[in-house]
Formats: sequence, C-alpha cells, structure tokens
Amino acid sequence: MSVNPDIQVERDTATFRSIDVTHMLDGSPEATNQRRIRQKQIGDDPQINRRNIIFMSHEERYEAAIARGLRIEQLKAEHDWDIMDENNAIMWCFSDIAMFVHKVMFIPAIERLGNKEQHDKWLPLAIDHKILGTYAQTELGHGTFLRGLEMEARYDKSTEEFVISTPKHSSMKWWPGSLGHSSSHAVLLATLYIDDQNCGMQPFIVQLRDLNTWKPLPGVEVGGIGPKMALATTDNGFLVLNNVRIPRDQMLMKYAQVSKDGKFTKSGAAKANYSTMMLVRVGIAHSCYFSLAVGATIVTRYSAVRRQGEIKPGAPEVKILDYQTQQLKVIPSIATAYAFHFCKEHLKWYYIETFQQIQQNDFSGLPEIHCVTSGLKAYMSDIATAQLETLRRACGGNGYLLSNGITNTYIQTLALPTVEGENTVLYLQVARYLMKCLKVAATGEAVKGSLSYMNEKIKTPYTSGLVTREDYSNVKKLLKLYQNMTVRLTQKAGDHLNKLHVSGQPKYEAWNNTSVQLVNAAKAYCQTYVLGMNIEGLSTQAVDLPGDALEVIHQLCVFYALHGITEQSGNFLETGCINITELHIIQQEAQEMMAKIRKNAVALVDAFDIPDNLLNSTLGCYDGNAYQHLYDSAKSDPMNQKQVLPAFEKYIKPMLQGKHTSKL
Ligand SMILES: CCCCCCCCCCCCCC(=O)SCCNC(=O)CCNC(=O)[C@H](O)C(C)(C)COP(=O)(O)OP(=O)(O)OC[C@H]1O[C@@H](n2cnc3c(N)ncnc32)[C@H](O)[C@@H]1OP(=O)(O)O
Ligand SMILES: Cc1cc2nc3c(=O)[nH]c(=O)nc-3n(C[C@H](O)[C@H](O)[C@H](O)COP(=O)(O)OP(=O)(O)OC[C@H]3O[C@@H](n4cnc5c(N)ncnc54)[C@H](O)[C@@H]3O)c2cc1C
Repeated sequence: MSVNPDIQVERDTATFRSIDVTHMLDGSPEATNQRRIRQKQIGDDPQINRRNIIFMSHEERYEAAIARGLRIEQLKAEHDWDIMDENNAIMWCFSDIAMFVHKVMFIPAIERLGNKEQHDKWLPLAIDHKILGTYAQTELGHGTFLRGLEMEARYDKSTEEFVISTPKHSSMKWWPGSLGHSSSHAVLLATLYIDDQNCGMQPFIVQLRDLNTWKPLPGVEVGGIGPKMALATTDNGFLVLNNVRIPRDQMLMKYAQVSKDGKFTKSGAAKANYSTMMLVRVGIAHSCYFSLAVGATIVTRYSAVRRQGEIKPGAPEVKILDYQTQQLKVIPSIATAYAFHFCKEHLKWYYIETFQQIQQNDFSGLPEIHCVTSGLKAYMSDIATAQLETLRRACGGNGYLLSNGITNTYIQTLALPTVEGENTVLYLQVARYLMKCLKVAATGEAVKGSLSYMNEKIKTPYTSGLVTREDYSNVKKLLKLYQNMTVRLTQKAGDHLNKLHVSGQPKYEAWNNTSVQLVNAAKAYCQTYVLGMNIEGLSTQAVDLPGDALEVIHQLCVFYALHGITEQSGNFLETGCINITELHIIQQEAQEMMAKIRKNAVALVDAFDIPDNLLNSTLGCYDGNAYQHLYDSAKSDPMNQKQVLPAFEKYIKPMLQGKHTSKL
C-alpha cells in the first residue's frame, strides 16, 4: 500500500531527520539497531503479536497471555536477550502477558528481601519457571496503610514454623496480580507476631498450589476477583489462608530475622521491606513515557491524514492537525513524552546507583529516592492518563474503537495512578519530605539533593527574572520560576501547618487539615523535577544532535515549560512568581512555539520509532492509510465472517413475525 500523501508531505517538510532523534532516544545508532532487531523478533512473532486481541474472549486472552509469556522465555533463550531486552518485551505486551507479576515483583522481591541461602534456594526455581509467583500484599481492608495489614504470621517455637491465617474477611489478600489462577507461590506480606508481640509487616514465601495438579494446597482458598476495566490477563486474585504452616526459613530474612528460639532482630533501614515497591514505581515511570509515546504517535499521525471542515471558507477541507485547538490536544503530549523520556532515563540511573549503595548497607540515599520515586510515579501517571484521554477524544468517534490502539493503551495506563501506592498517598509522602527540607532550610543548614534550590530561594527576595522577550524562551530562567513556585507553595503549606498547630490542633490533625496544600506543593515539586531533567537532557543526551534536530528538541522543552505555566497559572500567580502581564506574554509565547512545533509534529513522533506490528493501531500506521486499516479491521471481525448471525433465527425473526411477546 502506498504512503498517504498527506503524511508524506509532513515528513518531507520536517526541518530535521527523525532518525537522528531516534538515535538520541535509544542512546546511539548501535542501540537503535539492536532495539529494532529485538522489536522485530517480538513484533513478527505470531504468538506475541497482539493483532487479533480485540476480538478475543476473556478466556482466549488469558490463554494467549500464558502462551505469550512462555514464548518470551523461548525467544530470550534463542536470541540471548539480556534483562533490558526482556523488560522491553514485557513492556510491549504488558497487559497481555501472564507471569508479568512473577517477573516484575515476585523475583525482585526475593532478590531484595531474601538472604544468601534464600537466594540460592528460590531464585533458580523462579528464574527457571519451576515455580510461578505473585506479590501478595494488598488485602481487602488495607492496600495503602501497610501497618494495618491483618493477615497474621504467628511463630510457633515448638515446630519452628510460622502459622499463617486470615482472621476476618478484611484480612484476605485481594488484588495481587496472577494470584487468581496462575501462581504456585506467593511472596506474601503479613504482620508477624512472636508471643503476641507485633513485629511489623514481614515477607514470607508461601506455596499455594500443588505443582503437578495445580490444585490449591490444604488450607488455601484462592480465586480471581472478577472482571476489571482492563488488564484482563493479569488474573488478580483473592487468598484466604487457614492456619497454613511454613518453615521458619521461608520468612525472607535480609532485613529482619527470627531465630529458632523466636528472637526477632532487625538489620537495615526501617522501611527496607518496602524496596520492591520502589523498583516497580521506577518501572511505572518508564511505562508512562512509553504509553504517551504510543498515544502521541497514533493521534498525531491520524490528525495529519484526517481532513474535516474548513478554516478558510470555501477552501479545501483541512487536516484536523491544522486546527489550533487540535494542536493544543496533541503537541503537549509530544512535548511531555520527550520530557518523560529524559526523566525516566535519569530515574533509571539514579535508582541503580542508590540501589547499589543500599546493597552495601548504606541507606543514606533512601529518604530522597523514596520521595523522588513516589512523586514521579504519581505525577507521571496522573499526567499520562489525563493526556491519553485527551488524545483519545482527539480522534473523534474513532477514538472510541478498540482497533485504534490508543483505547487499550489508555485503559491499561488507568491502573497506574492506583497500583503501587495510590497517587494522593504518594504525594503526601513527598510532602513529608518537603516539610523536612523546609525545616532544615529554615535553620540555615544546607538542603541537599533535588531540593537544594530551596537554600537560595528561601532567602532571596523574589523576582521573575523575565525582562527581555528572549528570557521567555530561556529554559533555565523558566526553571527558576518553577523552583520559586515550588518553594513558595511549600512555605505556604508549612505556614498553614504551623498556624493550625500553634492554634491548638495536634500535629496529625493539622497535617490532615493542610493536606490539600501539601499535595499541591508536592505536585509542583514533581513538575519542577521533570522540567529540570528535561533541561539536563538537552545538555547531556541531546547535545550531540545535529543543530536542526537539537533546535526542535529545545523548542519542545521551551514549550513544555511555558505550557506548564499556562496550565498551572493559578499557582504561579497566587505565589507571586509571575504577574498577569508576564502570564499573558507566556500564553502568547506558548502558542507561537506550538505553531512552530506543529510543522515537525509527525517527524517527532516518527522518531519514537514504534513499528506498526507493535503499535497495533488502525489510526496510527506509519503509512497513514487510516481509513483502509479501519475498514480491513472491521472486515476481520469474526462477527462479520457470517452474513447472518444465529441471533436472527433465535430472536429477531420471531420478533419480526410478531411471535416475540408470547415466547420471550
Ligand atoms: C518491565 C517493567 C514494567 C513495569 C510496568 C509497571 C506495571 C505495573 C505493575 C503493577 C503491579 C501492581 C503491584 C502493587 O500494587 S503491589 C502493592 C503496592 N502497595 C503499595 O504501594 C502500598 C502503598 N503504601 C505504602 O507504601 C506505605 O503504606 C506508605 C509509604 C504510604 C506509608 O507507610 P507507613 O505507614 O509504613 O509509614 P509512615 O507514614 O508511618 O512513615 C513514612 C516514613 O516511611 C518512609 N518510607 C515509606 N516508604 C518508604 C520506602 N519505600 N522507602 C523508604 N522509606 C519509605 C518515609 O520516608 C517516612 O519516613 P520519615 O518521614 O518517618 O523519616
Ligand atoms: C490493576 C491492579 C493491580 C494490582 N496488583 C497488585 C499486586 O500485584 N499486589 C498487591 O499486593 N496489590 C496489588 N494491587 C493493589 C494496589 O496496590 C492497591 O489497590 C493500591 O495500593 C491502593 O490501595 P487501596 O486499594 O487500599 O486504596 P485506598 O487506600 O482504599 O484508597 C481509596 C481512597 O482513599 C484515599 N486515602 C487512603 N489513605 C489515605 C491517606 N492516608 N491520606 C489521604 N487519602 C488517603 C486515597 O487517596 C483514595 O482516594 C493492584 C491494584 C490494581 C488496581
């Protein structure tokens, strides 16, 4: 099929070569080649490709997901994939792959929370798929408040076993992925009691199913929790344990130990047992970039080939991408996807470095990385879901079809603000850190790390620094506005907290009564962080780009910063970080920048280099022939393979013949 001329012209008139930017996104031309080889291996594989998934039943999808999980294992062995290759493959089919939780949570939990002997025993079994596992933490009554977990593990000294039980309905496990039908084992988080003493939440390895018959073991009641909005193939489950006994060495003992005679000891940081969640929060940030890149690619290409209506009366119908309002739906998502790319790359390395320190029992970096990973998981998933919904709607009626490829991406991504810590709760963790830093800065001590800008901003009187028109496209000056705004919102929240406390409210009550301001400050911190990483990316990852490509990536960053101010203008004005005249100039600059980026919109999404066989979209194919692909997809619907469906004989015909009233 030839390429749609409407999309070809977009490519021909772009001011830079997409491939140069693709190399930047991958890290190098070699990395691009390597990724393409890997993507071809998975995209061309009929068992992995998800082309017909939208026409499958729940059970067919589940079975296909198991087959896909298995096939990934075969490909990994055949082609000698490393862990990054495997993670990328998982990412490409993340909602439609069974054993997902086994890989991204069960194995990492054993690696992080187990000691050497436990690694030696369990990891080979898990890695070789001799056992399949889930991460069972959330209960019906508690998901957020982990100190409230009710499933009990009581140590029995006489037999050197833990006895695990579910005292009431609210204490059953509820939600763990792959728990329903696909796990033989669980890393199960339960509250440990020794002689009725509460020793906090601890991780245990519990076998749930017989490995030959797959039947639940005695004392184990397990099943699925029912259909969900999406993620149909990660069979989230419930679990009730009736006095199930496990040997002492099945408590994962890296950070807390129980001796044979029931002595409880702790080593490491207080929240070290929470470290698996931190890893997955990093993965979620990555996944937000990925979802937005998919969404932006589909909708930008579709907007470049769909013509409807006119701008100039009587002139030919225009591409919908030429409407300024359509650009405002599409361009922010492209700019955000690039900002998220730089941010997730930074986060990956930051996590790896801090994790290495933690492995050497240096926990000093834990508070900051907990703040950053919690905040970015929350902020990036909030933004990704909001923008995906805007993008989906930007496709008009076809935005409601499953074959468009964006609907599935959107509903999968909708899980991310909830899983791995509900976003509001995570923002409040960030706010806790902000308040601590504020206290440090107020005493004149230096705040270190991502909030070091607080040192300067808390002292110096405020000026926007926007004097000349050029200042409005100076990303460093714009970043300073964001930093000012964050510090001021943090101070405001801190002042409110103190005021309530001084007026007699206990600290915890004052905290709850300030939590709206606290969350607002936390979001500002996250937004500032993402912009900071985008700017850093310009001078590190983007620095070797040819001038024309660098200019476009720079424009995107300027637009990201300006657009962010227009979206949050209330915060910037309220804190006095800009005045109304400056806001008007910012709005004007943002619109002008958007018009410049419009010219390169298709080339910018082409640079994400997402092949058609992984994009799985009728609207967003590289060739721009959306109408043909929509028609082909409709024709391939199994319901269209018969001209008359059985429902005609059963119900419609009797109705047409007037027989329905007595029969039905
Ligand atoms: C290939 C990969 C693809 C990936 C794609 C992704 C797909 C998605 C897959 C989806 C799969 C879905 C899978 C799932 O969903 S698995 C289930 C996930 N569940 C959660 O995430 C639960 C969320 N709740 C919590 O984390 C805790 O309860 C919170 C944190 C809210 C409070 O906790 P708690 O009540 O105990 O504490 P506190 O309030 O008394 O005190 C807070 C203190 O603790 C420190 N603190 C707290 N936490 C950490 C930490 N982690 N590291 C270091 N420190 C930490 C904190 O700094 C503070 O310190 P300080 O201020 O006192 O000094
Ligand atoms: C698709 C999916 C997959 C999942 N997979 C797993 C898994 O593999 N393993 C697992 O263990 N769990 C899993 N979960 C569970 C998930 O981790 C929890 O649902 C999540 O952590 C939120 O907890 P919750 O359901 O208790 O929400 P709640 O805490 O009940 O949240 C409800 C509301 O209360 C508010 N709230 C709660 N506490 C506070 C507070 N302190 N301050 C202010 N507001 C508050 C929240 O902001 C929210 O608005 C999964 C969930 C989903 C949806």
